Amino acid sequence: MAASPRGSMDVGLVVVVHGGGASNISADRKERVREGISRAATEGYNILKAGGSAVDAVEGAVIILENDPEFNAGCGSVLNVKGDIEMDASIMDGRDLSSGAVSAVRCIENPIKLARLVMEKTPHCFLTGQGAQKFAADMGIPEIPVEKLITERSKKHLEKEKLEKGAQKADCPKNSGTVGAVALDCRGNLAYATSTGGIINKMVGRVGDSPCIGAGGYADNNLGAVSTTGHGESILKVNLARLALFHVEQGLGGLILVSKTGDWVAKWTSASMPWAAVKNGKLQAGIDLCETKTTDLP
Ligand SMILES: NC(=O)C[C@H](N)C(=O)O
Repeated sequence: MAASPRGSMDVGLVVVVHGGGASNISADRKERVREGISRAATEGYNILKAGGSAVDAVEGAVIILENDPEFNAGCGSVLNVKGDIEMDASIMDGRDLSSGAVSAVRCIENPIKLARLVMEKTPHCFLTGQGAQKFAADMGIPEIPVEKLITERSKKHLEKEKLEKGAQKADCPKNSGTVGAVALDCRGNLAYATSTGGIINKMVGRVGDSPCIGAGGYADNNLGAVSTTGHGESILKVNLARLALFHVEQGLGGLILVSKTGDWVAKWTSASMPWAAVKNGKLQAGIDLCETKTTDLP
């Protein structure tokens, strides 16, 4: 395993976020990516400080990243083979293992909000495609034009990808930018949230690991909370999140994890993974190996 920044053992409020296992991130993007994940971790931590739950914190942190075009989730999602966006997301409450997920959803700003609504307002835990879309409308979530989610960068990536015909390889550096968060709140409750546009040039209808409970994430107050990132087809077959401690060495990508005692870790095997964590008022953030910046929050 390539990297392992670790938190201390004392219990307290904790938020850790990731911005997707990635190839090397260009110097000009690095600052924007670092700023985005730091802002997301800070948002999650502020929610916890104000008495919010772990579920509130992971949703809040992921919304920040879905709205940030630097990341492959919400606005900035990668394009499928048709140049369209289909997004996957999931969320889980470690108190009772309740969970909500959506897959292949289109034209909404924040798939993670929809995943939470599936968890809280339906007797189900996973809605897909048309059904998920109808549920979003029923919940009053506005449909937005897909153009609002497509960036110039994602258009260029698809063009390049089609020319190179290199999609869907396990070590593919383009499979990047998925976002995730894990949190521990003041009541000792854990939660995770993961959201993604999936992998570039994917087939229409392809669903990855991110919305699948146990693969894209897992949260159990008795164990810990995990959000994963990387090549979905590899992560799915080992149920990486549920068996994180055993299987982390086998997947190409990364994860963030917080234990029930507030011990946290960010690990990755890809060349880089933007991550940020806040605990005890200290923000730590990094992208590459052996490089962590620490800031005291006001
Ligand atoms: N970068 C990623 O994490 C992609 C995501 N796991 C997927 O395969 O859909």
